[in-house]
Amino acid sequence: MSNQANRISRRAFVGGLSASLLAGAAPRRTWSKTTADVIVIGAGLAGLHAASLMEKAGYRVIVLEGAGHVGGRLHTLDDLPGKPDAGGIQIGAGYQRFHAIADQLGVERYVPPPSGRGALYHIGGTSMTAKQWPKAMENILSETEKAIPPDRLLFSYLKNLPKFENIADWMQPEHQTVDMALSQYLRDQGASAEALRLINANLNGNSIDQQSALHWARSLAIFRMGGGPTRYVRGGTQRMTNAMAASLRSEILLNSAVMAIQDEGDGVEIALTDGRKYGARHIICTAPFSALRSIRIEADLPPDLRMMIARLPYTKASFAYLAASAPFWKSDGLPETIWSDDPMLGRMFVLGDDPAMVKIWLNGPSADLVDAMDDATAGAAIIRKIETARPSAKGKLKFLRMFSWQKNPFARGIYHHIGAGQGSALVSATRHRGRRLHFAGEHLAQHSSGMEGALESGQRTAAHVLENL
Ligand SMILES: Cc1cc2nc3c(=O)[nH]c(=O)nc-3n(C[C@H](O)[C@H](O)[C@H](O)COP(=O)(O)OP(=O)(O)OC[C@H]3O[C@@H](n4cnc5c(N)ncnc54)[C@H](O)[C@@H]3O)c2cc1C
Ligand SMILES: NC(=O)Cc1c[nH]c2ccccc12
Repeated sequence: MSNQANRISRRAFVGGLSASLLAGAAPRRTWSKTTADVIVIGAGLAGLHAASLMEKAGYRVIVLEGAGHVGGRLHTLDDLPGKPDAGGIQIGAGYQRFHAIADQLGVERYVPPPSGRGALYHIGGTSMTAKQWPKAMENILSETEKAIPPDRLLFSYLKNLPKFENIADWMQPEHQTVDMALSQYLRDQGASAEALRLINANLNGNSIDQQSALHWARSLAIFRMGGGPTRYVRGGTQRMTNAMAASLRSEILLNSAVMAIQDEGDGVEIALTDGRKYGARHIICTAPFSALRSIRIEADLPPDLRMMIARLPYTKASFAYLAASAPFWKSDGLPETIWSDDPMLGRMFVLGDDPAMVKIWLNGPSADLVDAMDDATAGAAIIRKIETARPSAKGKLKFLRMFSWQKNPFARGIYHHIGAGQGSALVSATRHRGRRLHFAGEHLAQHSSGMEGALESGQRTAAHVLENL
């Protein structure tokens, strides 16, 4: 079959010069089976970075990407007003790799204007400010908790978690003592049933019963060591992966979904869903484990790694994008953001005043709820909820679209978290060094998380492959 339509390469960016000429290699065939030194599965941050490091070392690399575009979980919605990001956006001040690559490729970043502090709370069907919350009828927290705003409850109960000196300390055996269900940890710290309910309502995870307290010890260490303002990429975060892809000499084959990986000892064969087959001496697979679950892997993998591929949890998140005919959040004197225990409201973030846009962010079971509805019905229901929570929104909102990460077969969630009792298995998965088949991606980072974690892991795996080529 012809790869022409699906192929992007440096050719597209240098106007007419073929990739093979630039690479000094023989003209490319239309393969049914080919060999490369390394095949990278996934054209997200981890895969593009690994590919770049290996081609710079002189190896022949092919990148196979299941989607019709590069970027993976960096995904800018170019069709919506203001081009909001549906994926990663906040670039930490300490993201050394991200900033270095962006500098090199001329990808501009900026510090976004500060968003207003606090939130309008909409609890049990009633809206209130942080000031009103302690005495509100709907506040049935325990006496010691009553003064704590709903979105601060979790943090108020994490103060006794171990404070890591280094971010990678989450991997130390002694810290696995907090590798227990977050709900259990919070109960042990004295959280009331109502506090647990509110914490669960907008958890950055799927459920306090399934997420590990160790995950939060790790996250807090990352927050503490943030050191400076976060930045955004000008024009949307996907400009970063577009620039990384454009700078590669290697071919990136889009619409190339991997279905099976077979380790043959002296090389690895890959079968795509459309019947194409590829072979290479080494494979670096950067598909998130949530998506890797649907790929058949015939290889000798250690049990901990197998277990993580099967069970590492990914946070579910669904978004609704809404346009506003006027920035109503400026007219009522209330905090911009809404934080609600209503599963159809979750959190409302203002994306910008001009164009005036808001985003509803629903996690876990709330994401499941809207995913099961048709988009227009969900959109209309969400607008009614916002109008109830905030009368100044009445008649001003227009539903644009939903976006569900777990419906995307190449993502199946937004990012991993440590599941209760999974700490040591994840540690061993991050340390795994394959002979021919290698893994990378944000889920296998040790020192960083998110985008920087993806680059860290891509770099570490590329270095390992280079040692073995
Ligand atoms: C909503 C959201 C908000 C986020 N916010 C932030 C943030 O503010 N800051 C931050 O640092 N991080 C954030 N992140 C996380 C960050 O975006 C990711 O950690 C990072 O982009 C992951 O990169 P990756 O290369 O590991 O994986 P991916 O980007 O997922 O790349 C993997 C690639 O593999 C491809 N693939 C999957 N299966 C197959 C298959 N079978 N065949 C072929 N290809 C396949 C996918 O299509 C994808 O392109 C956020 C993520 C999301 C979704
Ligand atoms: N909580 C988020 O989705 C944003 C975010 C900021 N930094 C991150 C690092 C990793 C994953 C997500 C994030």
